[in-house]
Amino acid sequence: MASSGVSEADEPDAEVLWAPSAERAASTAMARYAQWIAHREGLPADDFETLWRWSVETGSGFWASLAEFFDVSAEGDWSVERDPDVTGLSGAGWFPQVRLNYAEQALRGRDAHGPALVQLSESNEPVDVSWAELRGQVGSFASQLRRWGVRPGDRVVGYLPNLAETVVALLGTAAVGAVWACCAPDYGIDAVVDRLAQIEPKVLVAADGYRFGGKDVDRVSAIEEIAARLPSLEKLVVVPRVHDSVAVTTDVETIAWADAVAEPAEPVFERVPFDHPLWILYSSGTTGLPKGIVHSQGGIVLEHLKWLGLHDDVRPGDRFFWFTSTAWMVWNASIAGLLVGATVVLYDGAPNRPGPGRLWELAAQVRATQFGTSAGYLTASEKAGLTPGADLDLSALRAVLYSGSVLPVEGWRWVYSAVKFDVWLDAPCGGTDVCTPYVGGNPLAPVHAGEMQCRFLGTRVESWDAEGQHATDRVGELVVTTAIPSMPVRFWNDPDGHRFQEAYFEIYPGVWRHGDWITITSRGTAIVHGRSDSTINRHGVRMGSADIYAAVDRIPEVADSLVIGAELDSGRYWMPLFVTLAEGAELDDALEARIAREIRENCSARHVPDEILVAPAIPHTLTGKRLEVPVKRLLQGFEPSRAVNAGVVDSPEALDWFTELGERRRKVDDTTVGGQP
Ligand SMILES: CC(=O)CC(=O)O
Repeated sequence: MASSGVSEADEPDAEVLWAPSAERAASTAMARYAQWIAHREGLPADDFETLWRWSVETGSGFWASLAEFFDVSAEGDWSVERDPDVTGLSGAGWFPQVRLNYAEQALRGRDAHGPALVQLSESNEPVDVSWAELRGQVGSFASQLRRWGVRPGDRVVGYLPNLAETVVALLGTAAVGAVWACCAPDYGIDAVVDRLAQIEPKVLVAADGYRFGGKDVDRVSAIEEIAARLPSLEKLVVVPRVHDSVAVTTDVETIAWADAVAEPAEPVFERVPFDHPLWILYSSGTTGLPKGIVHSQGGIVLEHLKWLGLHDDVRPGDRFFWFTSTAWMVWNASIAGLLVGATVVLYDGAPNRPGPGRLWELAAQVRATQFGTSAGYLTASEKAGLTPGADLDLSALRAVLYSGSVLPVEGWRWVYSAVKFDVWLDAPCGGTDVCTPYVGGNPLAPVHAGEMQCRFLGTRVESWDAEGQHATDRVGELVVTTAIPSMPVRFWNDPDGHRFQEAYFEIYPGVWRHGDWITITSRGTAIVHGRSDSTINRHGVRMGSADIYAAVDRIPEVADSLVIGAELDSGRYWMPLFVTLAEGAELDDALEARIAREIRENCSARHVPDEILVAPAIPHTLTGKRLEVPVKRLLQGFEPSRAVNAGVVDSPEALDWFTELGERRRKVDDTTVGGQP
């Protein structure tokens, strides 16, 4: 079956594209861990399914085993269990006696002169930052924060691209026990303030601009306005990218980055309780303000050691390159390369300039051992007819990773034909909410076209139908039925937890529903089919419709609007914006351009829809909620009776128009893009 769109059944005999050699499999940390646990627990050796079952049934014991296997630096007793009645499915309350520090774990005991980071940009040669330099800068920034009065639990935030400075700021903040959050610099002012103001930061670290596609984008005036709209702000640290000196003028005390890290210092790591907040990531904001998702220091340490160390086989000395913006949780994961002793490769720039093969060229240039990207980039590479394997030296490359959205099976085959015959295509799939995949790589198993190789250890992920029945080999809702430590500790500003409950537990009480369609096959592999809710997920970047509505609402000619992102069976992702117009208005080129500009400036270029269409009416629930999921389903070809309950719609007559549009578009798409079988 296709790995895109939503189909009803899986082909149990999907094509095997690659398998690790016995030697390669035996050299992985996963093999060592599996043998150790099999021996210790009396489990059969070489049986991943049994290991997985043990890992999800044994509760804290599995997580404590990771701490032991990876020799996590910590103090306290790992055998004291959390109280599940108090804490439910969340990241709160794990290992109540353990204290540790994420930054200490990331910086410990590496070859001082080897590279911890490699910085790539559009304009310069790669710049290495050694482990000793990184340590010195983190120590310096952390002590500066302490001098400024930043204490454990205070918020330090970034408005930064993917830079070494961003990594230093995160690790320095974590060393103090303060809480990090970051917005990418292409976010518009309102989008940044919506996210950062609610967490009342003391310190903002901001780049004065960034270079993208050969152009310098100046963010000075944006920083000035953002600083003015964050009343809690006490210090502004400016990282120069497009100006030689600090050009920002605000009422807040402003310090140049170079001064903030002037004196290299040995970091002092504040060991905090296991579930102490590490960072705040944001939900996409489909309804209302984006929610601040709080992850814990200990939860992320264990989960990311498990993810990169076991499931992705990232090893000390590897060169781990995942192209990402700081807006995506993959940025946080790529930094986790440090936890396992890998060199993390950072790229601040466009993926397709000067040509579509830019990222492959960079992967070859830095001799990346893992290259991570999005399904969109792989599809674009295929469409552009690239042959990176033939044109470049990718001999160091052991794995290609992609995530964020669904890659059609053709894309999987393309990797093996055009990139490398002997490479592991690893497709971790999860989300911001848990800052990790639920399903993904297993370095001991073969790669089947279009399938994630396994469910992650410790994560009891299942596919459920509407009645809450567990289904194998059938599409259902992706649910997790037991807690994992990287689930949010809580949402920010949600003292009674009702927003947290609403976000994950409304459909199946007490069971975590993520919002993706998934099939778990009888072979233990998984196929993810895209979003079952209304989050827009374009080229791997998830975004909420709320930011787009906020921008469109500024245009008086637009009476109402509805935006969706739909995975089509052809593998294409389609993101139309539907509008109804005010009396006398017409959707001409000028109005279309204005709508697009408003969205680009207030959200980002990524939020600009594929097309803007005038609809006869925008359907809402009777309580006024736009019907995004039902419209998406109609456009994807669901039976109208399965897509929407017309009885609760304010303008049911509009639904036929969407159904017919979906039929027309799918016909065109099938002939132009070449539909999936
Ligand atoms: C690696 C991931 O888990 C990312 C995602 O699915 O968005």
